[in-house]
Parts: sequence; C-alpha cells; structure tokens
Amino acid sequence: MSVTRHTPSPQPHWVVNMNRRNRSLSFVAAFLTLASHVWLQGLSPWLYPTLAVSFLVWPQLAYLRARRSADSMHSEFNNLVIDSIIFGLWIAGLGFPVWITFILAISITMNLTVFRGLPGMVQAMAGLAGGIVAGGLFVGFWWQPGTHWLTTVLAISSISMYLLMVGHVSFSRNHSLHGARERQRQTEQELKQQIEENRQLQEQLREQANRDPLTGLYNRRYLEDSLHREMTRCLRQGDPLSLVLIDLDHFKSVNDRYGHSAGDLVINQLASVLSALSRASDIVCRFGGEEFLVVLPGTGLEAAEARAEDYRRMFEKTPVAVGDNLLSVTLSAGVACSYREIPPDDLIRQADLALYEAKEAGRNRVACRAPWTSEPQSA
Ligand SMILES: Nc1nc2c(ncn2[C@@H]2O[C@H](COP(=O)(O)OP(=O)(O)OP(=O)(O)O)[C@@H](O)[C@H]2O)c(=O)[nH]1
Repeated sequence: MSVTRHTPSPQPHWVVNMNRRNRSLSFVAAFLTLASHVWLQGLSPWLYPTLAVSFLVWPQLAYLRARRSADSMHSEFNNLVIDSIIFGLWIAGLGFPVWITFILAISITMNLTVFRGLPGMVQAMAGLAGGIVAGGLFVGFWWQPGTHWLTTVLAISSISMYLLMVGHVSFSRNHSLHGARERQRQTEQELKQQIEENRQLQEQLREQANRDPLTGLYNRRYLEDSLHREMTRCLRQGDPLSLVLIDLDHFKSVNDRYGHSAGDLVINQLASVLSALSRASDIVCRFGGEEFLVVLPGTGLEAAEARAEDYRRMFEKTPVAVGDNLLSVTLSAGVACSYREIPPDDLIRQADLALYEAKEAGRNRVACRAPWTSEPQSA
C-alpha cells in the first residue's frame, strides 16, 4: 500500500500572503462594526463568539488552508467564495442592516472582481445569495435596516479603510508589473546586444579565416574561392582577367643572414607595396611563404605587365630597415592573362611558368605568358 503524503507548497502565491494581511485587517474592522451593532441593538450575546469565529479566527484558518494547498492560488479563490457565504449569513442573520449589508457585499464583490474579473463578481454575488438564503432559513427572514450612528461611523470607516487598501494593492501590483516589464525589456535588450556581438564575432572569424595573419592580405583559401567567381564575371562582361604571381628573389639568403623576423619585415613591405599600387577591385593575396598573387579583373596583358613592372620598381626602391641595415630586396613576377573560360588552375600555372622564366632570365624582372590572350571571335 502506498501512502501519499500531502506536501505544503513551499512558496505560497503572493496573493495568498497579501490577502492574509488585508483580510485580517478588514475582518477586524468588520468585527468591530458588527459587534457594535449587536451591542447597540441589544442582540443575543451568543453572537459575539460567533462573530469572533467568523471575523477573527476564519481569516487565519483561510490563510493556513491556502498555504498548505498544492495550488495555493486556487485555494485562495475558494476562500474568497467562503468569505462571501459568511457575509451573506451575517447579512440575513442581522436582519439586513443597510450599512452593514452594503460594506460586506461591496467589499467581497470588489475583492473577487479585482482578482477574477466578471466571473469573480458573479461568484461573489452567488456566494452572498447562498449565504443570505442559508442565514434566512436558519434564523428566519427578518428586517431591521437601521443602525446606530456609532455603527454607521464604524461601517463608513471600515469601508473607507478597505477601499484605501484596495487602492494601495492596485498601485503595488502596477508598480511590480512595471518593474517586471522593465526587467524583461532590459533582458531583451541584453539579448539583442549579445546576438549582435555574436554576429560581429562570426563576421570577424570569417574575415580572419580569409586573411593571412602576417600581412593581413587575403590568403590562398580566399583566392581559391574568389578566382573562379571573378573569372566567370569578367568573361560574362567580355573582359579579360590577368594574374600577377610574385616571388621574392634570394629570400632564403635574407632569412639566413638577417634572421626570420627581418624576412617577415620584407614580406610585410612587399604586402604594403602591392596594396598601395592595386585597385579596390583587385584581389591581392599571399599565395605561399614568399609568393604573392594579384588578381586583376578586367585587365589585359599589357596593363597587367605594366602593373607588375610598377610593383617591381616600387619594391626595389623601398628598402627595408633592419637594425642599422637597409635591405634592398627585389622581386620577380610572372604575368598571365585570359579572355577565355579556362580552369583557374591553368591560368595560375601559366603565371607560374612566366615567373619561372623571369627567375631563369636573371630575376628582378617581369615575364608574361598569354596563350589565351586573343579576344574570342564573335559568332
Ligand atoms: N621570414 C620568413 N621567411 C619565409 C616565410 N615563408 C617562407 N619563407 C622562407 O622563404 C624562403 C624561400 O626560399 P627559396 O624557395 O629557396 O627561394 P629564394 O631563396 O627566394 O630563391 P629564389 O626564389 O630562387 O630567388 C625560405 O627560406 C623560407 O623559409 C615567412 O613567412 N617568413
């Protein structure tokens, strides 16, 4: 046999705690009002303990009931319905005194309406009606609408206190709702900021993946991605595309003599020269260790050769300062051009052959190979 033990909800809904305070206070006020009525009208003294149970003990029992319930909110709504039945019983039991009937009926109807809207209002009215019928059947229906001025004053004070309490609760609720909305807005803002930062980071990573870390130029990976695209674009427009493949001359001896970091300075110097003399539409990339490749979209062989010459001359004229030494390094370049759709690797191979020729011819020079330079015949 299994035993299910009831576990009280660890954290009762905030409404339960708030209602305990409000119910206790307003029920004390109602107790004083009704007790004054019983006293001033000379009604049965047995009504005092009954009043105490209804208005002093019940609010505490209601709180414990809601607190121990697994669904404290639901339990609290039921407590409010029980409140309305108790009020109905007292209204009928006291012979419908106008002020007492008014404060009890309006306060419970308002309370349930505040929390449940129209259904709450209907529930309150049904509870009151049920209590009135039960009270009337129990003590008989009788009619004594008047109250002593002291009871009237107490009734007006009680309802005023209750209304002020409701106003305060509404303000607190609005305030906390506003705070929650503000926090939510801030969280959304932070989230948006994080998404934007992630996007920028991804962009940065993508950019870094395409760049050579030493020179900041595009790397071979990027070239492989873009060369075919550029070639197709040029051919579609009927433009040529040229490549300039550049290699430093006797670079090994620079490294051997001045050290690897001096060699890096030379590589960076060449990168600066190539970037300075290239157009925005050109793709300047570090092809290998001391090899660079420049893609010249829309450039024919002659212009490409002239550009390679510019690179060579400018680089020759800008020695690199390494300590006290000024290193003058030269470069050799191979140029290849095509008007026709050929595999990009074939064009690179032609540039490489041209570079080899430049090296063979004594270095510090430009050589060209253009097996496909003639413009395609129009059909
Ligand atoms: N400092 C430095 N050196 C590099 C880098 N990448 C490649 N190298 C060096 O570049 C040199 C290339 O030497 P080689 O291929 O023999 O060519 P070279 O000495 O330039 O001779 P030629 O090309 O025939 O004129 C090697 O010593 C490589 O170590 C780099 O990133 N930094």
